Amino acid sequence: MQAQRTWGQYFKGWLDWLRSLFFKREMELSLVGLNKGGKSTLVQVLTTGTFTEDMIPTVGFNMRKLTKGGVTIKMWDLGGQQRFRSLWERYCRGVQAIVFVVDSADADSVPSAARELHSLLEKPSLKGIPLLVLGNKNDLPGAMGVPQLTAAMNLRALPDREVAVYSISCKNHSNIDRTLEWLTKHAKS
Ligand SMILES: Nc1nc2c(ncn2[C@@H]2O[C@H](COP(=O)(O)OP(=O)(O)OP(=O)(O)O)[C@@H](O)[C@H]2O)c(=O)[nH]1
Ligand SMILES: [Mg+2]
Repeated sequence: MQAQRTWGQYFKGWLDWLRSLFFKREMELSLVGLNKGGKSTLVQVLTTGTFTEDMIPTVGFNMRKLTKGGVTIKMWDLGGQQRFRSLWERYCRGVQAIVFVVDSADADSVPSAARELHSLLEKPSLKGIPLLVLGNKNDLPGAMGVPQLTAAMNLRALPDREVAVYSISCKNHSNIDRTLEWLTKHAKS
């Protein structure tokens, strides 16, 4: 059983490598969500593999690129403070995925996160863009799981678009691989 899995992984790695030689793909995504949710931390974990407690709040936006398995991901990391939220729509237009990061351990902030998400996705310019909601900080006590977050953010009421929800921790690197896998699947072919 163990050996089978190892060979399977080996074969998949080889296929990914072959694919990356012949098919260079790219994608653009935007990270949105309330301030302190962990958007910039996620970008840092994805690009450098390191977690830091003392992150500086994003002013406006930052752009970072990441190449993984032949896919180049251009990430727009937007500021979540109130004064920057009016920028979100502009930076979400034309992307292959919108990633909405929520602090799943801060139940008080979830209703306001849900309001911001729904008001953003109502914009006709963002129609149909796939959405990945990440309930971050699942290392903290009392963090909401996927079913709780789905209900609290009314995610079933988002018609005509693909919606995925993962519970993650940037701190413990929990479900970061799964997140990256979801993202690369949404690259332009
Ligand atoms: N416990 C825990 N803390 C986290 C996690 N991810 C991020 N943080 C902390 O949350 C705080 C805010 O993180 P940021 O990445 O700056 O949040 P942001 O969403 O980019 O905030 P803005 O740029 O202001 O919109 C930092 O102190 C991080 O260390 C996590 O998975 N677990
Ligand atoms: Mg930030």
